[in-house]
Amino acid sequence: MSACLAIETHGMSREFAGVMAVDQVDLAIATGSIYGFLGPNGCGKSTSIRMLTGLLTPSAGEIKVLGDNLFGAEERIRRRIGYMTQKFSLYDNLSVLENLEFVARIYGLKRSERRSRLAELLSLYELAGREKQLAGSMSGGQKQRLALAAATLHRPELLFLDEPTSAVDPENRREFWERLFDLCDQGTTILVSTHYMDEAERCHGLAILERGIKRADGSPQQLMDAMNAQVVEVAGEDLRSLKQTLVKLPEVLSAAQIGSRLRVLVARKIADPLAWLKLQVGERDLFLVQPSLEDVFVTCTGGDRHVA
Ligand SMILES: Nc1ncnc2c1ncn2[C@@H]1O[C@H](COP(=O)(O)OP(=O)(O)OP(=O)(O)O)[C@@H](O)[C@H]1O
Repeated sequence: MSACLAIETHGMSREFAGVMAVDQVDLAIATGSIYGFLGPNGCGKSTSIRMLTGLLTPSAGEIKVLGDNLFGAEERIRRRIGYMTQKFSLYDNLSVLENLEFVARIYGLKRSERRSRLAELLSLYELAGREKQLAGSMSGGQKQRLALAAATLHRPELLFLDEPTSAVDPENRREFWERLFDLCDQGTTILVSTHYMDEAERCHGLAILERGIKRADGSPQQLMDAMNAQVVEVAGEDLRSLKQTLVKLPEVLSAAQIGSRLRVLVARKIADPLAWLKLQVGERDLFLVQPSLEDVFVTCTGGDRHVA
């Protein structure tokens, strides 16, 4: 196992009552990177994160975190990792400062160190002036910043974030990602789960998960380059009925209307997708376009059923 890897798993699996929530997942996540788990609800993102944080025992497989075998070293490793859960897990009826004080005590920060670290975090996460505000009365974005401050209070080397932006607006999401890149620049490895394509595109590497199985793994660019389809957009009349015709063809992996165009994924084996599609679409206009991560997602999962 390599020293450059923050996380390494072989055959990581977890079964619940006969259902494989996570099925034979191999991971090799580089130290200092932002790595994403991309997939729909129920694909096994949270279960994987809970196993990687030592909170859930796998049914099978090996897990190494920060260079150590996780089993038997959970307590030691837990001091070196941070975990921001999917739901706000701080106390609504405690103030901002009380919540952070509480977490600082759990991590055993000494009084003087605690004071300076909390002041630093309050300033960094724009919570200064809100020390006495009850956490339960804050907006989604403020709660998210407080949760991130709490998860990073002990300066973890590895940070797990389970769908951290599902409750915030696009502007707060952008700001949140700026903070993640700041942490990454300081050397923190980050594993983030999401079902948003634009978030996945920001990751250095990502795994696409479907029903517990890792369908693809690589940088967004590598995944797009390796895609087994070419993307053609069609503009013209009656795209709804054209779509119904095209999806019946085995060479068409997916067709989905995006605004006034039909986005068609044509199998890689077709050498000239424009010429081939021209024969199917009559007088309509065709444009060969760059693939997106959503196209990758559709081609390597049953995702066409969701976006069509
Ligand atoms: N404690 C549990 N007992 C039984 N089944 C579970 C348990 N935890 C998760 N599962 C099942 O395992 C599968 C994966 O769930 P998981 O929460 O890991 O998915 P997810 O990708 O994180 O989705 P979400 O974003 O909805 O949490 C689902 O079918 C879920 O119902």
